[in-house]
Amino acid sequence: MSTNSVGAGIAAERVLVLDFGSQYAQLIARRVRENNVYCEIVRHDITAEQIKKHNPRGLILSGGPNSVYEKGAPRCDPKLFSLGVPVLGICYGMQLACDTLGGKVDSAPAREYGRARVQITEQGDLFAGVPAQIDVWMSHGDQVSRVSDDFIPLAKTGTCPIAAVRHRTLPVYAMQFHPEVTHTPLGSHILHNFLTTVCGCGGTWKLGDFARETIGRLKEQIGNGRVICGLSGGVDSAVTAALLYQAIGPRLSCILVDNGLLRKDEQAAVIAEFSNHFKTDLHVVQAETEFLKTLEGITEPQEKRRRIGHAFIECFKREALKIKDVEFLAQGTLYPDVIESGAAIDGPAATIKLHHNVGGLPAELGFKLVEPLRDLFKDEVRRLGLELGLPEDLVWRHPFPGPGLAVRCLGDITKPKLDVLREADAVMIEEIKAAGLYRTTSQAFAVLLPVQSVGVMGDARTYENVVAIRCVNTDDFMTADWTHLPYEVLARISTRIINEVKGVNRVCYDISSKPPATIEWE
Ligand SMILES: Nc1ncnc2c1ncn2[C@@H]1O[C@H](COP(=O)(O)OP(=O)(O)OP(=O)(O)O)[C@@H](O)[C@H]1O
Ligand SMILES: O=c1[nH]c(=O)c2[nH+]cn([C@@H]3O[C@H](COP(=O)(O)O)[C@@H](O)[C@H]3O)c2[nH]1
Ligand SMILES: NC(=O)CC[C@H](N)C(=O)O
Ligand SMILES: [Mg+2]
Repeated sequence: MSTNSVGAGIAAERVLVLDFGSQYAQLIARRVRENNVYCEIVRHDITAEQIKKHNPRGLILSGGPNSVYEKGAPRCDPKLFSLGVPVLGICYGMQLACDTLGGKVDSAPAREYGRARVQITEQGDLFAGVPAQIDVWMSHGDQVSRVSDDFIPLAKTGTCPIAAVRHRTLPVYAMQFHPEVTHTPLGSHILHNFLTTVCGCGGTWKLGDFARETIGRLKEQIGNGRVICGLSGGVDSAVTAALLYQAIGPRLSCILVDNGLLRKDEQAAVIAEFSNHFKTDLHVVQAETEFLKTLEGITEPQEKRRRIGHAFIECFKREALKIKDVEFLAQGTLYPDVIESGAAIDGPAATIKLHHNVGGLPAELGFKLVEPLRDLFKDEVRRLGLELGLPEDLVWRHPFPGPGLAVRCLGDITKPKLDVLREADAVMIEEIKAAGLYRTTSQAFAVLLPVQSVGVMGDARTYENVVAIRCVNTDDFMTADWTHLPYEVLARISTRIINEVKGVNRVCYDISSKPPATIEWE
């Protein structure tokens, strides 16, 4: 089973990622591809015999949400460790390798989520060229507490005494931290060491011309059919539409749904931008009443997302009736939407949130789905957008989720609350832009909290809403750090929101990283 169709072909050198339900399995595969080594994700329970048929140069055991000491936790075929093929265990993968080959895994006394400082105690092949102390990204509640003499510890942190190991006689390496995320700055160096020095890969595979191959595939898939494409003004749907336009030209119609959950003046801005850059047919569906009705009284985030996913499809269906013979629905779905919705290949990944365009879809769609970006990450999509000639300011626009302000207006959703949030959000974005920070930050927005707090305005008591502001830095939106915004900028945003947005008397800044938080609040 291969999920990686990105330019795949006959590859002499390949590495297999065994997926234990990690949020990052695809990210590991992508980091391997960046080293010009072909990589595939496979089920965690693949047998050693099946592995041999792939003739891999290396195996990577991914992280995962389970604890190895629990009954029913996913395991691998223990014979794979003695195939003579180098193995790298990451997080859960490390815990599993140690548990299998001679070690003990326990719930850690201090859990580590986010940035940690690791001390490398033995460089060897894996950490060649890596300084003695480095910053890494951790996300674990368990850890290896003891290893047998067959293992040599290679690294430690303040709370994790065995943060990396290698086996004395087998080519087995493992680390508790995540080298695949960008928040481990030297992570790609470490993976490069594993692929080249340990696995002996020469890096001969080249990522094909993704745009050309994808356009070819779309032509085949669609034949003479007609496609509608959900267009939001965001980069993912713009790139999807651009690929489709090149594949099928006038048989593409785009549909923008104004669900009443868009930002201030967004509908007009998207229409203007679209008409400047696209020659295809655009339909705008006014659906505010319908969305607000289906969301009335709903506070549970997953239920909100499900209802929004369903309402989107209803709008697409209704609009498709006005365009004849529509067979396909295209969406700008990316890999993070798929993995967070728990919808990746039949692996054991946990559901984090039902993205409206994946997990939130109804069972009966009425369309065949076209999702050419389903294997990619945001930064790869941006590079593709630039290659396809989309303008810089569109390509670098901060993402805005399909469920829009509904997942930023915590608790139940009403139009007056959305209006308060729309105003606060507009101030936040205006000030980020005015400070010249829009391009250097990844996503900035405001959230309306379902709490009131006491204030004093003009000598009178107020009891009003709290707005949280959030700004993060990330490349691929799989991990993110909160942005260290200058105090002056924070002060201006806070003053302006409290003065200008009626109904708000307090502003807080969200200083949580992903993980353990996510970027959106719901
Ligand atoms: N208001 C909308 N109208 C029509 N389709 C939408 C709307 N919002 C989202 N979609 C569909 O859902 C997909 C996923 O939304 P998502 O927000 O992840 O991507 P995007 O809006 O294209 O890009 P970005 O992540 O930069 O905001 C979109 O690509 C688009 O196909
Ligand atoms: O189209 C979307 N439909 C959704 O349901 C959805 N949920 C989150 N997001 C966006 O995805 C990125 C990662 O979000 P989280 O860290 O909140 O999971 C961030 O950029 C989020 O804004 C969504 N986009
Ligand atoms: N990210 C992971 O692989 C986590 C592994 C394991 N579930 C833990 O919490 O330690
Ligand atoms: Mg969007």
